[in-house]
Amino acid sequence: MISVQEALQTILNNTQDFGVEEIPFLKSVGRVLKEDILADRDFPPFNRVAMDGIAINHRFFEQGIRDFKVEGVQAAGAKQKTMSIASNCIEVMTGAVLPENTDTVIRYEDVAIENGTATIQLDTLEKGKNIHTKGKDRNQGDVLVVKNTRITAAEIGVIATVGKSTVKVAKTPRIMIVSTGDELVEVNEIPEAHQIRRSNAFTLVALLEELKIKAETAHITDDKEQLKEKIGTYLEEYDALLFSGAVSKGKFDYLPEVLEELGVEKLFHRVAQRPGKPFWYGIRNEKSVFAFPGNPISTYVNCLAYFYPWFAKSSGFELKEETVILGGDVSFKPSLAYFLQVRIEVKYGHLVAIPVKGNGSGDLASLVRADGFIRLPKEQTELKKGETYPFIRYRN
Ligand SMILES: Nc1nc2c(c(=O)[nH]1)N[C@H]1C(S)=C(S)[C@@H](COP(=O)(O)OP(=O)(O)OC[C@H]3O[C@@H](n4cnc5c(N)ncnc54)[C@H](O)[C@@H]3O)O[C@H]1N2
Ligand code: MOO
Ligand SMILES: [Mg+2]
Repeated sequence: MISVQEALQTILNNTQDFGVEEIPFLKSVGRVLKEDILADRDFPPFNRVAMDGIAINHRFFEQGIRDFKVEGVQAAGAKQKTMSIASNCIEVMTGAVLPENTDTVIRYEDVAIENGTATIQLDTLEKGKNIHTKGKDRNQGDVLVVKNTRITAAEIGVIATVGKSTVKVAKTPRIMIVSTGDELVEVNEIPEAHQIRRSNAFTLVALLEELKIKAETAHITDDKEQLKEKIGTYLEEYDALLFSGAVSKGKFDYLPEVLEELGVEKLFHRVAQRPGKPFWYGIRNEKSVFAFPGNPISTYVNCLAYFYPWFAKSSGFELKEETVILGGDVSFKPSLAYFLQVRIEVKYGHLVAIPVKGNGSGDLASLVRADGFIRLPKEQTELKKGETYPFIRYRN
């Protein structure tokens, strides 16, 4: 049986490039930037007044002068003024251009203004104080955001300020999510005693939504002909397919044979892990087919542990791997890697993973009590409180 690392490597060797599209910048949150964002001008673009107050010529202060006649007002949004008499001052507002002929700003708090004269109430004053000088942050042409960054609110501000109303981003793949099984009914249906609702399909839709992928979903019953016919069409119409169920050893677990009959090359079936051992993965015409085991937590963790990295590499961004401190001893005997559900607590500034007790991979409701999974290595059976392990987060 293939290891978690080998399975992941196989999947990462089969990433796809979905191309680039140009979209309105405000629609780009969560998407992967496919161009460098350059400064269209210096940051700030002019000597920017950083405090409300007065602007003077520092040399007069140096000469011991404290009273300055107010010559005018420089507001933010007004063209740069020139102070005509060098020993005067101009009232200046935060965000305004520093008036020509001035070099230092004094806050209103340090000035008394009476009868048109400002008296500076400071003993010392640094030249250039309270001025955010032109180009101090970045210069025109500097790269502000590098290609392949996943866009957050921080990037949106930068994109907006350089005047890019549209941006190039990685296209998202067309994905079909298929649930399988005769026991499954729709969300708006009342299941009979032997039935359940097809929740995994929607968990997957939501997990992909987090990646800004708008996936479609369908359901196929445990009927080999139906499976073959519908999946045959999906293989033509979509970039990748995600399945939940029908990959284990049951009489109606037709998926592996159906996929192979349709010409999907099996790259592995079964991974040395729990949950999610019967995971099947294959490709046809470079298109990936992820067939996740049907137990809800198996589907869930496999999507996070394999589909997410596949999508990240396909789109060109890196998923950051976190590590957390195990908050309690764990014993796990089988020779399998173990994705342990944990809740995160912050203790003394460290992320501590508290194991969440559940009833195995069928215990769908236990997912809401956890924040993610820690990946425990196959070789170890006794895991000790205080050790650190990689963490796959699904809740912030
Ligand atoms: N003899 C063996 N039996 C099983 C093994 C094994 O190694 N030998 N592996 C077990 C493990 S581990 C898992 S995981 C499951 C995987 O089963 P399948 O992928 O074949 O999935 P199904 O049989 O279709 O369903 C399993 C379980 O999951 C529920 N399910 C399926 N789809 C959905 C959905 N969309 N929403 C909610 N729940 C779903 C289904 O009702 C079943 O309860 O096999 C074990 N058996
Ligand atoms: O390993 Mo299965 O994926 O536990 O239910
Ligand atoms: Mg089965």
